[in-house]
Amino acid sequence: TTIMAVEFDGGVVLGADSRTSTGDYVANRASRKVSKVHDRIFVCRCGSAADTQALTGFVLNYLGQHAVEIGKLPTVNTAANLFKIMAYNNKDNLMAGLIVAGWDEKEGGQVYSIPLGGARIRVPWACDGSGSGYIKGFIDANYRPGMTQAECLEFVQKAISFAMSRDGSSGGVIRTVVVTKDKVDESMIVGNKLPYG
Ligand SMILES: C#CCCCC(=O)N[C@@H](Cc1ccccc1)C(=O)N[C@@H](CC(C)C)B(O)O
Repeated sequence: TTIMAVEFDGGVVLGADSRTSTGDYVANRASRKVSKVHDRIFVCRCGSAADTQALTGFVLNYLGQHAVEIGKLPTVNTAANLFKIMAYNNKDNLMAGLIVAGWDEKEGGQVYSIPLGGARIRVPWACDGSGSGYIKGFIDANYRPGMTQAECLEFVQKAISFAMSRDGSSGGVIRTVVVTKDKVDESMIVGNKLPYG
């Protein structure tokens, strides 16, 4: 897997490849690794498909209840904290790398990284998964603070495309989600049709 998310002024871009593998066999070439946990909050998943699906289900249901109780949109911080609590408290029994990202009235666009051990850290961008190692240099060379929504989308698609070319556990299509106050835009592009390597 290759997953990534970037914050911009007013929202976030989340992205992922679509390969689920079991050794050398591709169990699913069209997986959905960017999952919705609330209207404007999403999570990128890597590691065990089962573990990350279970964690996502818990947070989806908890946030649904929480939203009713508080009568407004939950914050991205709350969603990230819920994932962290479960990932950290069960760290010996899980293999789950998560990137929680979205928009809320309080802080606008936010990205939180929750790597394997269950730590939680707010970052301007994050990447994770087996393919992420191949693109850290590309990201360091190309990331700039203050990029526009369109620049962030192209940046994420290009980075994931390069990882898909090099990492055998990444492939399929590039799925992205752009989240702002006013909209959630999902996209899908075929990974090997880009002119990037
Ligand atoms: C089908 C089936 C059985 C396992 C599927 C399964 O979890 N594959 C894992 C790799 C893995 C992990 C831990 C144990 C075994 C196999 C996988 O493809 N993870 C991708 C992300 C998830 C969310 C789809 B990515 O990190 O590569």
